[in-house]
Amino acid sequence: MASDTLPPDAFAFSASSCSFLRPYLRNKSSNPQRPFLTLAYASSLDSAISLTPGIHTYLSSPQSEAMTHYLRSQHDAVVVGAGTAIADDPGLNSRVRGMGGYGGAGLEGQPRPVVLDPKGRWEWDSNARVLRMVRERKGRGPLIFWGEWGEGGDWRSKEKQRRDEERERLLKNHGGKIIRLPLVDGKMRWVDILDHLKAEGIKSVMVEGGGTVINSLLAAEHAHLINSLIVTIAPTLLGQGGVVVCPKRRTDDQGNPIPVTRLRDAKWQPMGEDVVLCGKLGE
Ligand SMILES: NC(=O)C1=CN([C@@H]2O[C@H](COP(=O)(O)OP(=O)(O)OC[C@H]3O[C@@H](n4cnc5c(N)ncnc54)[C@H](O)[C@@H]3O)[C@@H](O)[C@H]2O)C=CC1
Ligand SMILES: Nc1nc(O)c(N)c(N[C@@H]2O[C@H](COP(=O)(O)O)[C@@H](O)[C@H]2O)n1
Repeated sequence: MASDTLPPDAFAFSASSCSFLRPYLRNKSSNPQRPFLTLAYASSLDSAISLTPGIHTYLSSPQSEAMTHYLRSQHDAVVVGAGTAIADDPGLNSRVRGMGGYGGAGLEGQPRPVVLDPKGRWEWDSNARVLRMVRERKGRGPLIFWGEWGEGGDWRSKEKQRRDEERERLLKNHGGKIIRLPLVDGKMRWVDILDHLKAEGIKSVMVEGGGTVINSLLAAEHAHLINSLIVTIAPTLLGQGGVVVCPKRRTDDQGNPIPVTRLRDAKWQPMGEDVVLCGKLGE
């Protein structure tokens, strides 16, 4: 497709401007036990990713937003929590020139959208952007993780059960599917999520947010599952009351606070008016 006939939402973008990301992406020849996990989000100077949980806040410059879409194309799946799906109605595809639907063939370069929704809060319909992207052949069918709420009694009303069945059918018609996971203290275990994604043939995962998901992954007990952290920092202060990245802190044997974690091989790359911080965690 010639560039003047590209969809108007496609980012004109040169992959060479993102060569600094290479050391932080999955080495394609490796075949680790679990999918390679990149945590990538945009933050203000006061560590906020959004003004309030219910709204989408634009932080990235056009250049770093294009970089995020390039990053999506370098992963097999893009993961968000239910709060983000509800607040943002995201497309979760890669809108970079040359990717499937944007001048590339088939769905090449398009990650699989994944939504973590243990309590089935996200009530999508056919207008959901992620499904529209599938119909426009610009994205893959989403995987939605639900809790196994049938065990120990289904808490859903008959009406909710009926609407959930309809939603599941709609999802299947768009090439997506529901994956049900056991809940431990009302939550999904990250290792279960990653094992199920691996079983779907997914070798690399980009987790984007939101705040609850990021803070859960960065907490000391899960941080080892993260391979790379890529944070776009915008020259903005959002102020108190926003959705903040600040994982629970650890204490030593004497009860003194100790840092949660520290990145290895940290690199700071200016990008438009932002700076992109890359670093390694885990293996
Ligand atoms: N600036 C950025 O890069 C991004 C900003 N956001 C913003 O974040 C906000 C939404 O954040 P939140 O309300 O915190 O919602 P969230 O997107 O983090 O979703 C939280 C929900 O995810 C589910 N979940 C499933 N498994 C989980 C697990 N293992 N750990 C934790 N949660 C799990 C739970 O139902 C939980 O209530 C929105 O305003 C959105 O715009 C979201 C993504 C990126
Ligand atoms: N990179 C980045 N910069 C920001 O300023 C953001 N607010 C976000 N948010 C994430 O992007 C999703 C929207 O994706 P689509 O453009 O609709 O595909 C949003 O849901 C957050 O995950 N990211």
